[in-house]
Amino acid sequence: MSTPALRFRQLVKRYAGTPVLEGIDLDIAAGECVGLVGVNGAGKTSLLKCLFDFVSFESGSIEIFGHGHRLAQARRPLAFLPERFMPPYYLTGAEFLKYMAKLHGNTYDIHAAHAMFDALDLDHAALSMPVRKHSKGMTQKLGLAACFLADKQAYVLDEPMSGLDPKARARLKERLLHARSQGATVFFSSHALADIDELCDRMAILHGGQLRFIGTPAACREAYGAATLEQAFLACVH
Ligand SMILES: Nc1ncnc2c1ncn2[C@@H]1O[C@H](COP(=O)(O)OP(=O)(O)OP(=O)(O)O)[C@@H](O)[C@H]1O
Repeated sequence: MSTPALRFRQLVKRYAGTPVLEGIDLDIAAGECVGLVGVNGAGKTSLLKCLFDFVSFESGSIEIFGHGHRLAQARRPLAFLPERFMPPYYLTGAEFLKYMAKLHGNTYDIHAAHAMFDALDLDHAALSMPVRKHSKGMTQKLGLAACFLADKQAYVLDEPMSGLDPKARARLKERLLHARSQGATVFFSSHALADIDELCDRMAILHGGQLRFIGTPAACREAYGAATLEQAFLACVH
């Protein structure tokens, strides 16, 4: 079997003794699109924070394309959009993209930025506008644009649809499908089960500190004898 893009093994995370993740095992294959779902406070963001070494964990391991997650080099193939994406307010959109390009070791290309803004339905004016003047949705699109412009092997996105209007959601879905068609791995958290159903090869339901279900959306409906994914989810976290 080929090396998974992401591998979580027996991950245990506590905050001040309170368990949040209690033995998470999850493999995400290269090129796979996996959705992470769970009720508010289930631990989705915590799992992603562990992946990026933003927080420590008590036990278990995480590998990124076969390398320990603590190595900065291991995280190089990943692009990440945090849940509460807040770029420095004093930068313009273009300055932020230049900064991100530099961090990723890439060159800022205004034509690529324009094309990406078009793909995500973001007005080019956002490039010259300070981030503090962006609407919530504009800021989210800027963060997504920075991720996709980084052109990575894997995209890890924490609630990427947050704040997006229906047109932008549709554009983002197209973009994610495009990334997948190029062989990229996508791992994202979402509360929008319709998006999970539409986009994901597999979904993982996190509840009570554990992954209660891992499989295709169709298998999830079948496992819980549910007509819809929403009903299946509710039965799973009951
Ligand atoms: N820094 C922290 N210190 C203490 N507790 C924390 C911290 N961060 C998160 N928690 C707690 O860990 C639990 C999981 O939070 P987390 O943000 O990972 O959940 P989530 O599934 O992403 O939630 P949501 O869907 O609301 O975004 C919650 O009970 C939260 O209060």
